[in-house]
Amino acid sequence: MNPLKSLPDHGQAAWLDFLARGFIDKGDLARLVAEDGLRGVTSNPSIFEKAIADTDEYSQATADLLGQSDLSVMGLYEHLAMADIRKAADVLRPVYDATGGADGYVSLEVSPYLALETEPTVEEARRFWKEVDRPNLMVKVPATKAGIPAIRTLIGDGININVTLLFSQEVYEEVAKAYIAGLEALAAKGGDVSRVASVASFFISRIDVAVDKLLDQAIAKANDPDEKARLAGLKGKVAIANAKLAYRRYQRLFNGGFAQLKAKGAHAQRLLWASTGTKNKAYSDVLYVEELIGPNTVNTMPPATMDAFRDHGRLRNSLEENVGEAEAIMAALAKAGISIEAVADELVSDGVKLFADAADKLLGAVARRRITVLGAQLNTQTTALPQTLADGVAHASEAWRSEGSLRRLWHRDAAVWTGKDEAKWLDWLTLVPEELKRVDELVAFQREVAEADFDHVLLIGMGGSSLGPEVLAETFGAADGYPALTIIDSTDPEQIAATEAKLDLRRTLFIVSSKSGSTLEPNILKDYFFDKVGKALGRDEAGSRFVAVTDPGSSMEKTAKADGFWRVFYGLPGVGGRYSVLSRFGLVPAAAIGINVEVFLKTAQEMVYACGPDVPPADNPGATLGLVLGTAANAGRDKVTLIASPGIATFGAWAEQLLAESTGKQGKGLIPVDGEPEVPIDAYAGDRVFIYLRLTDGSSGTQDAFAETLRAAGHPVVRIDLASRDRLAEEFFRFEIATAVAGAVIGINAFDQPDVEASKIKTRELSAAIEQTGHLPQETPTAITGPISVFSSEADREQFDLAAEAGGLAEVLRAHLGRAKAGDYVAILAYVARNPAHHEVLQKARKAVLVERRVATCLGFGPRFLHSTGQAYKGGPNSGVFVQITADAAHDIAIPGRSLSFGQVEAAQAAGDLGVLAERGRRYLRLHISGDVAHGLATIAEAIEQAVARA
Ligand SMILES: O=P(O)(O)OC[C@H]1O[C@](O)(CO)[C@@H](O)[C@@H]1O
Ligand SMILES: O=C[C@H](O)[C@H](O)COP(=O)(O)O
Repeated sequence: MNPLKSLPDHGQAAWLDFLARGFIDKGDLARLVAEDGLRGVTSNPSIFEKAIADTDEYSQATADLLGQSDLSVMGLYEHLAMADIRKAADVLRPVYDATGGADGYVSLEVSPYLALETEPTVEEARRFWKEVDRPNLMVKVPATKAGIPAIRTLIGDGININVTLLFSQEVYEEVAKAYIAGLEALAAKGGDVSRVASVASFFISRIDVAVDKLLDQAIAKANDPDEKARLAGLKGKVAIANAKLAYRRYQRLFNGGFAQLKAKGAHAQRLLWASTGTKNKAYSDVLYVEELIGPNTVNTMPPATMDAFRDHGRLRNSLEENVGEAEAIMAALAKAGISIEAVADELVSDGVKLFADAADKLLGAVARRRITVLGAQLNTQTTALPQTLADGVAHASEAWRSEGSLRRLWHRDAAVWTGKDEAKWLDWLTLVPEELKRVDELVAFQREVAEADFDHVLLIGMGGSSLGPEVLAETFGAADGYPALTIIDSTDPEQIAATEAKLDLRRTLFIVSSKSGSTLEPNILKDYFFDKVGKALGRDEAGSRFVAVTDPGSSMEKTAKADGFWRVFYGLPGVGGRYSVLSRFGLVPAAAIGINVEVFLKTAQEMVYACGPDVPPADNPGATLGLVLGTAANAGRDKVTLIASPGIATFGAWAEQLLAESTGKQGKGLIPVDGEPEVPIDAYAGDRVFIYLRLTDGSSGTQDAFAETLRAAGHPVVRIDLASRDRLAEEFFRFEIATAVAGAVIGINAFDQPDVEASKIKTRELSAAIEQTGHLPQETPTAITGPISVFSSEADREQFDLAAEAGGLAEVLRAHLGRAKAGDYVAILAYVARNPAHHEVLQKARKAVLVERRVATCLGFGPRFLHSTGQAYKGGPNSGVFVQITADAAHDIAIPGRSLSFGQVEAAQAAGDLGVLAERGRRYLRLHISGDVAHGLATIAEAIEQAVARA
């Protein structure tokens, strides 16, 4: 005789608390139905976690799903789980049919992450119901405060609900009432109440585990041996007593008042005994089955309990036995000072947490499997960290996981940062699918560009608006039949002239990019080139060569319309400039040079999913990178040193603007170090984190060896491998998430740029002064040595003056650079044309500083860097030692319609920048070149080399 099979004779249905793919596929579930009379199945996040994370049963299915469509990690899990649920539902369908819908159900639980929110729970349950599409599905909803109204609504929709995480009799009663109210609502709408089924999953063994622990504590405290014995006598009894009393409430609730609904064919909501596997080995392994057998109930048993009961279970109508004793047990418990309601409350919170933990593990496993299946389609990231940093990152990662911080980030909770206006700036999180939806417009634009007779594209923009397009142009170049792209992000007359000299103005497409539309540089550069094109082609024709990318309603939009631009493309106002590369700001120039924009976005999407809210931090590449950077910064390792394979070398300049402008404020943040010359290992101090972006098909042996030496020397190295440059789109998103996470760890608002604004204001004031007087306010140099005039703060004046007298420029620089101590950095800020010759000579100076002084070095060309690293230099940690270089404009250029020239604007920008550095108490020195710029730069570089050698 199989006792399992005879449970129905006592009014109880045996369900199985387990599910796994192989178990269904091999026919084991069907066998239980046939041989044991199994009547239902329940699942929960822990069950799927064990099935999916701990076995290989889902590898092929995951690969198949990824091959077929584009899915997030949560989407993948749901596909896998729903497929199992549908299969199991089909196995149980005959039971459902034979019992007229009384049994034969399979339960799928809503995400535990939603347990405390009503509306999202309702939405998810409705979606599961629709997508699983089986009448014998039960959606599991937890009996939390938020869950109970959801249950009422869902029953009102006619959806079968398994109410889970029930521990309290009081709450049970609320749940039963919600069920009845839901049915009434359904009946009132004319719905068929006879088709709705529901169970209330009352948890058993977890109660004993919790109460026994409290009893043990009470026993330890009690002095009286009788008291000790009385308390000991309660152990292992409370869960069953609690269930028996819940059952009595069930009888009361569904016997009398339910008559009207019953008359319409409604079923009582059965009590289902859940958590019936014995956890305390001292108790019988069938305790929570044998003691809870009674009419119109369900017991969902884990496989081991089911096997035990089949083997040696004994049947009797136990549930209605000794209800008086159950009352006495509960009363004795209360007398011992243990509140069952308090225990129940805690078990609900613990239950939600346990299932959320299981879901984290499960999703982490799915994410890892996804990574394996995608292979080279997803850039890999490996971190080699010194032990203390590794421990810090592990700690931060666990805190982010258990507090659900990444989900909060994705759900735009500003409190992840500083609780200010951050939520307004997070549309970059979801823009990739949005841009994919409207990609046709770009495809059409691309075709038109190819058909037009352009041989060049000049993109006019600053910071985020130009550095992303620059990476695309430098990494991919123009496809056959498309014009080549150059960017201009400078007011330096020499650079403007050099750029213009490369162009045939009659065959150039101009893209003017400015989110705000009000940024000074793109406006005056647009005026300049528009005027030139107008002169070359006629004013009316000029607009047809111009395209604007700007946010809706900006002044740039108005200008573009007034000037008859060919096109205006719109950005998303909820995306800051530095996060805009995957929006029209990157995509319009990408389309213009023939990049397949759809493929580009789909590539990025792979990383969007990998970094999604559903992927726990430890398996989330973007979050991990952010946690490394943020934790490192907080521990004083704030110099993020970027190394990239030659084919993708310009990525660093884009990453710099993102990291620096986002995090460098309030005296905190990351100092990105891009393009620093590689020197022997001793030059790198303990304030560094290295990120090595490596192209598998274009790696440099020297860089590989360098990265390995750094790692071996104990420096933190994050290595990111890209199978080919075509995968670069992924990196934009990885770095965006990483920056947002790092910003949160550092504790700043990652979406404002207060100190850039400050220097813009100063520049405006200075520009006004020039317009009035024809020149900048006159300053007296501290010293003049050859072609170089030295300007310093009042405080430094005397010292630098003496230094100049004693040893010329090198001595001044020795005094200035000598202030850079361990943990500081030296930044050369050159307001001159950015060209290879100038770059090379300043790199030599940089190298000397690095080698001799062992401090990180940065190089920025003004005004370009103002919209990038400039924020961190002024607002970040006060660890910068700055050498600003300015020069006379040999051939200044007038700006049409303005009384200022480009040279004057550049000078005002440099002065504004310096003014804010001074206000912020930074260590600075300005070197002004008179006469030939190249000669002046060489003089300065040489002096720097001498200065650091002397130190
Ligand atoms: O696109 P816009 O509004 O012209 O801004 C250009 C750049 O200036 C900043 O607003 C400030 O530096 C950056 O964030 C931005 O990328
Ligand atoms: O519905 C089933 C419950 O999720 C399950 O029985 C919980 O059991 P546990 O307490 O053993 O985790």
